[in-house]
This record gives sequence, C-alpha cells and structure tokens, in this order.
Amino acid sequence: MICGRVDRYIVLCDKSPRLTRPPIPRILLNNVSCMRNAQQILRHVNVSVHDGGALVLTGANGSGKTTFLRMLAGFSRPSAGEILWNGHDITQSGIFHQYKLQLGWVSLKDAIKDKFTVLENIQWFEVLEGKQGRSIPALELMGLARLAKEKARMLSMGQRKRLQLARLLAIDRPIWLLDEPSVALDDEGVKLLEFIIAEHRKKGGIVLVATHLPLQIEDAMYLRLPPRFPRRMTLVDMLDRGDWA
Ligand SMILES: Nc1ncnc2c1ncn2[C@@H]1O[C@H](COP(=O)(O)OP(=O)(O)OP(=O)(O)O)[C@@H](O)[C@H]1O
Repeated sequence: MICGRVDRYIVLCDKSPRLTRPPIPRILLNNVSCMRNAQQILRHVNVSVHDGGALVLTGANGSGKTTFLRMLAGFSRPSAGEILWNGHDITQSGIFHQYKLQLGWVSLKDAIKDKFTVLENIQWFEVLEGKQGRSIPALELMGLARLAKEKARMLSMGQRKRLQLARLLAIDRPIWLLDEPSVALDDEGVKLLEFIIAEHRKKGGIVLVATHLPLQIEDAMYLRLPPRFPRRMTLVDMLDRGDWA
C-alpha cells in the first residue's frame, strides 16, 4: 500500500517499511531550450511522460509546437538541456538508434506515395518494419478498406490523413508524435483518432500531440507554449495604459 511520497521516493507501509524509487519517466525533457536561426523558439521546457501518458501542445502559430515535436523526433537538437528516454540522452548516437525505432510520426507532410495504392502505402512501411498482417485491419478501422486498391493520388485530404493514421496503427510503435493529426478529418475521423489514441495509451503507449483543434484525450497533460513574438502594442493599448493622458 502506498502511504505517501517523500521527495523522490515512495514510502511503502508494511511491517518492514522500505523505500522504493519511482519508475524513471519514459520521456523526460530537462530544462530544454531550442534555437532556430539564432532565435530562441523554446525556453526551459520541463516535461515528464510515463507509459500510457499523453501530452497536448497548444499555442499560437509559430509558438514552437512543431519544433518541439521535431526535437523529440531527433530532427533537431536542443540548444540547452537534455531529452532523456529511459534516462538516456537521445542525442547520443547509440541511444538514438534504439530510440528512433520507438517513434510513430504523423505530420502535415504525409509521406504518402501517390503512385502506390492505398494498401501499398502501408504495406511498404510494414515490410520495412519486418511486420505483417496489420495493414488491412488498420485500413478497415480507419474506414479506408474499400479504397485499398485505389491509387493514393485519388484520396481526399481527409482520406490521406486517415491513411497516415492507418499507417501509424500498422507500424505499431510505442511513442506517437502527432502534429495536427485532426486537420482535414471529419467528425467521425476525429472520433476515430480519439479512439485510437485512447486504445494506444491503454497498451502503455505514449502520445504527444500538437493541435489547434480540441481533442478529447482523457487525463492528458497540457503545455501551452507562449507566443514567440509579443503582440505589437496598438494605439488602443497605449490609450488603455494612459500613455496619452
Ligand atoms: N526550418 C526552420 N528554420 C528556421 N526557423 C524555423 C524553421 N522552422 C520553423 N522555424 C521558426 O520556428 C518558429 C516556430 O515554428 P513551429 O513550426 O515550431 O511553430 P508552430 O507552433 O508549430 O506553428 P503552427 O501553429 O503555425 O504550426 C517559427 O516561427 C519559425 O520562425
């Protein structure tokens, strides 16, 4: 029985009290900052995510949500601080090699090959992963089974997003990085997205999602990134402050 927390330790109350370390977060951002083109995009971000956890990033256009996800994907490095996976710095090459195999990525650049069929677009990645048998169930779940043999160029924007999500399911990696995953989805598509996120988390998967649109994600942590450029002061602001009095 857990009786309380003392600093970093959980006190277990039984006949012979003992101290047990809490589990290391699967992902830990420790005082992370990020520069792009000599400009500070993210400043002193601290986040920890355990298995089954979800983090929702919100903030104005240009506030750094995509930058945050790209850093977690290893596309760019923090300019200060560290990103730890299982307690290890992901920027170390040996660690990164293992870490990147944990990641499923959905972004506005959909990496869909127009000349391939819908099914081939998933099976291609499945083969690369050394997996099989998940593509058709994933297409069925995302409502694309009847389009499996069509060329991907025939798909609408929302259908392309569904295909990306089907690929995410088929590849079945534990850490999902989702950049605006609900853009272009209809109401049913958004419900499916919320459903697959919930199911993924039930299996211990982690979801980090940047979004402008509301998503129902139970017990998610929210991180609102501050606007990068403060709004320019208007005449109304000056009058409100009494600068002209
Ligand atoms: N490749 C790049 N090189 C230099 N600066 C960049 C690059 N990509 C983005 N930035 C800068 O980083 C800032 C944050 O961009 P980012 O795409 O992370 O914001 P965002 O919060 O995802 O925005 P949005 O809501 O519009 O998607 C941008 O304003 C831009 O100035």
